[in-house]
Amino acid sequence: MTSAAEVAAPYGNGASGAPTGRKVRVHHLREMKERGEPWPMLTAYDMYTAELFDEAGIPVLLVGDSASNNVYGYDTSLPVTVDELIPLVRGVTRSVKRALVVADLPFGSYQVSVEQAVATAVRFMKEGRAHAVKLEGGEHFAPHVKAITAAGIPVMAHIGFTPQSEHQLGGYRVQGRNDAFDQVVADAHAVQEAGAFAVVLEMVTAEVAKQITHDLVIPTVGIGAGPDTDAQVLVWQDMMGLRRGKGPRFVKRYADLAGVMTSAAQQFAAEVRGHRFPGPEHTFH
Ligand SMILES: Nc1nc(=O)c2c([nH]1)NC[C@@H]1CN(c3ccc(C(=O)N[C@@H](CCC(=O)O)C(=O)O)cc3)CN21
Ligand SMILES: CC(C)C(=O)C(=O)O
Ligand SMILES: [Mg+2]
Repeated sequence: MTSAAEVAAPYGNGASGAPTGRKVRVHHLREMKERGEPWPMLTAYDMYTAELFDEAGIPVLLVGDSASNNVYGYDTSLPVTVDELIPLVRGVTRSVKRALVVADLPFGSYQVSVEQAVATAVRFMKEGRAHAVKLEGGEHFAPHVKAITAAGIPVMAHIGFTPQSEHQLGGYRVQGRNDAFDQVVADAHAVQEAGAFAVVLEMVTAEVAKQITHDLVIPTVGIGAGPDTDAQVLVWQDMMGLRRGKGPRFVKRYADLAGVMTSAAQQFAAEVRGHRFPGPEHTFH
């Protein structure tokens, strides 16, 4: 069992070892890399998940554009809009005490121009009260990363398999194999050079992830990138088994929420139908 103090250690402990409640800042993530301490990151899209994961000691929460398929019920991450994501970001940032909240910029909200990217990032900071933003892209998006960073907004980059480009990449495919190795490495260097504070590596080979993690001074956050990245991220509904079905190979299931929730709903239904709910203790006179 990991103690709360141990979980909290990287971003502030008092003399007693108890967490000080200090907010996680981007420099803490770099310091954890320097100390060789891997850190966890999860998605969150609402108040209860944000509160629970924050208190569980998850230092970074991502309001992913994956809300597109995990909240709004679209089939991919492409359709979700800035106006659909900002209220989710606001709910998450209101609900955390320590976690750094990163907001994903959705498809179409930053690709048009550097100016559009800065304007969208500003909206997520002002209206969503996010602490940082994330965008998909490597070399080609270095100017966008640089301009957002220059505006005082920390940027997490996302390279390798970038779901917003699934049609151009030809589906959900592992990146960085054979000839593509050097391109993923070049993308990683480009976003670091542009000022990104961290970079997500999605569905790349463990070999390319290891090389990049060694090369860069900023933390790498893996999802389907093997064991050698500085951090690991998963979509919470996948790792807690709320989403049913096979899912990507990189997911490990830590709970069966679909089972727990289905049986609670069935029990409630049976008790209502059987006149067993509500009981006297739930009734006013
Ligand atoms: N629920 C959820 N989990 C995610 O991890 C996730 C989202 N949604 N939405 C946005 C993107 C899309 N992602 C995905 C989704 C599916 C695969 C997938 O099916 N991968 C297969 C094929 C890999 C291969 O080509 O070998 C796998 O078996 O992992 C991968 C990434 C990651 N992100
Ligand atoms: C899978 C993570 C990295 C993401 O971008 C998302 O949830 O949108
Ligand atoms: Mg995303």
